[in-house]
Amino acid sequence: MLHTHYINGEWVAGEGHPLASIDPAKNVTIWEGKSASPAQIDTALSAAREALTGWSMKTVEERLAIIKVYGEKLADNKEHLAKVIAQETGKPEWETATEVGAMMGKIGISEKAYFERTGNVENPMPVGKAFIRHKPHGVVAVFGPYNFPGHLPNGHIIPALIAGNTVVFKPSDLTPMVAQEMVKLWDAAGLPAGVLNLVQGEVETGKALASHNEIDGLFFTGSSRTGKILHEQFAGHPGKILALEMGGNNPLIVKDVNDIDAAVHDIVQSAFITSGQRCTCARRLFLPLGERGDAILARLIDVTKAIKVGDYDAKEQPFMGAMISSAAAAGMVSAQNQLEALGANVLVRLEQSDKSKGFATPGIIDVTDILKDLPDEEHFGPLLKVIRYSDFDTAIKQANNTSFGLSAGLLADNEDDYKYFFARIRAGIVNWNRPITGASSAAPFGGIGDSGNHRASAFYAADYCAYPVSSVELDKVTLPGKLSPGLSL
Ligand SMILES: NC(=O)c1ccc[n+]([C@@H]2O[C@H](COP(=O)([O-])OP(=O)(O)OC[C@H]3O[C@@H](n4cnc5c(N)ncnc54)[C@H](O)[C@@H]3O)[C@@H](O)[C@H]2O)c1
Ligand SMILES: O=CCC[C@H](NC(=O)CCC(=O)O)C(=O)O
Repeated sequence: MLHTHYINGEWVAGEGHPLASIDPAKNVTIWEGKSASPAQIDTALSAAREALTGWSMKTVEERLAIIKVYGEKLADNKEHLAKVIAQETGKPEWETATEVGAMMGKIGISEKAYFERTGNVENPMPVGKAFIRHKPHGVVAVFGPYNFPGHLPNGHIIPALIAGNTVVFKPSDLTPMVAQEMVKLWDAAGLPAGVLNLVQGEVETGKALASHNEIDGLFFTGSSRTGKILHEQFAGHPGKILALEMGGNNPLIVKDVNDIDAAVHDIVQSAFITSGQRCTCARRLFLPLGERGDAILARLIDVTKAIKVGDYDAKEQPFMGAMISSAAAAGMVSAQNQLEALGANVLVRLEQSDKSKGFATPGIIDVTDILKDLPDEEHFGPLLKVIRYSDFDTAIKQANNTSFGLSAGLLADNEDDYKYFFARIRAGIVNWNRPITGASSAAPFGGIGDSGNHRASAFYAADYCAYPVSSVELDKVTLPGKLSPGLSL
């Protein structure tokens, strides 16, 4: 029996239904296990509750000492972990190496964020002193997505543990192996039993955890659809913290640029990195009508057609690997078909040549003529929608015409254009002459509208991992020098 759950410091076999993980580039099963039973979810939460006092009562320096050992284990095992991420997601190894790098970098950044955003403050008062301190929420659940199966859950787990919470982690059911390898490193780092627990499973495991009385909070990265379900589940529980990092329908506007190749580079990095499976990827590209816009589009089409798509472990590394599954690639083909049926014009066709695998070539589709009917959906893959515009105001208005608000960008050589754009665009990440993917962990990361619930992650994750406590304190009970009117003592 495969021991794929980590509960109270022990690796145990699941007691639920069978699960499997498929390498989407090679179409082979690479991991098998069973989901957690409801009783196992209860045990994991009890273990986290039991471990809470010991963990939260440690000093932050003591907690950080153990977390830094985990960082050393990550460094010692970085090649292995990068290979496992590549195998399970299809992402090329050059890219998964950067994911593991981000996981290591998260520790120092989260330490800094903890002290800067939630540290202790002492202020003198006329009598006594005023303090601001922070406490952990308690037992928190972390739900991760498949696209960054190491980096993004790690981005919740590390700040949660620094702040003194204990955690039950439920990874995406598409990436159970990465989660298992990551938790092995925590185990090897000597994290006390129960402080971090891993339960594997699909939607029903997520639902059982999210609705459990024992959780004090939930930190989620995933789709807006799931995030909204979780938000509904949390209705009536104002005392529980819910941090939602969700999807986007992100616009990138090109205005007057001199260097066409540089613009095309930033468009490609924004739209097609990770086979379009980043929450920040550009989904809608706004290009000016006229000769300049035509020239940019022609170059973009040529460069896109030449993008190398291939195996994650190919000696000559591709820019794009497989998508997470053959079903995800097929989903992108059908999204393209639906847009075409509405009247959109395919400029570069996204294709899945082998239906048993997750490879999808990058596609570009002109949706200018169907703008009124264009669905406001996140198509989570390598399909870029092009909209031709006549004036900047209209482009900005259309860019804002979405319920999401994660990332947005402007490519333009004139700074005044950027100032104009920045003042009007609605998104949590707004870039100028840079790709809209590749956000820094040293900055807040989150969106507005359907992209989040105002609990930004990355550097600001510290904020949702602890609550502030204000105190006024005096070292002995003391009669004030001046009593309130009408009072005699
Ligand atoms: N804003 C961000 O930081 C960010 C980062 C990465 C990915 N994303 C978004 O994540 C999505 C891709 O990831 P995904 O497909 O794994 O997301 P998903 O919403 O399908 O799944 C995320 C997690 O929630 C669980 N889950 C699914 N349905 C559930 C339910 N009804 N109740 C409880 N749990 C449930 C899943 O098992 C998984 O662990 C995209 O929309 C992308 O934009 C957002
Ligand atoms: O897919 C969504 C994440 C994309 C990624 N963002 C980050 O890594 C944010 C930084 C952090 O969480 O530490 C990107 O912008 O490419």
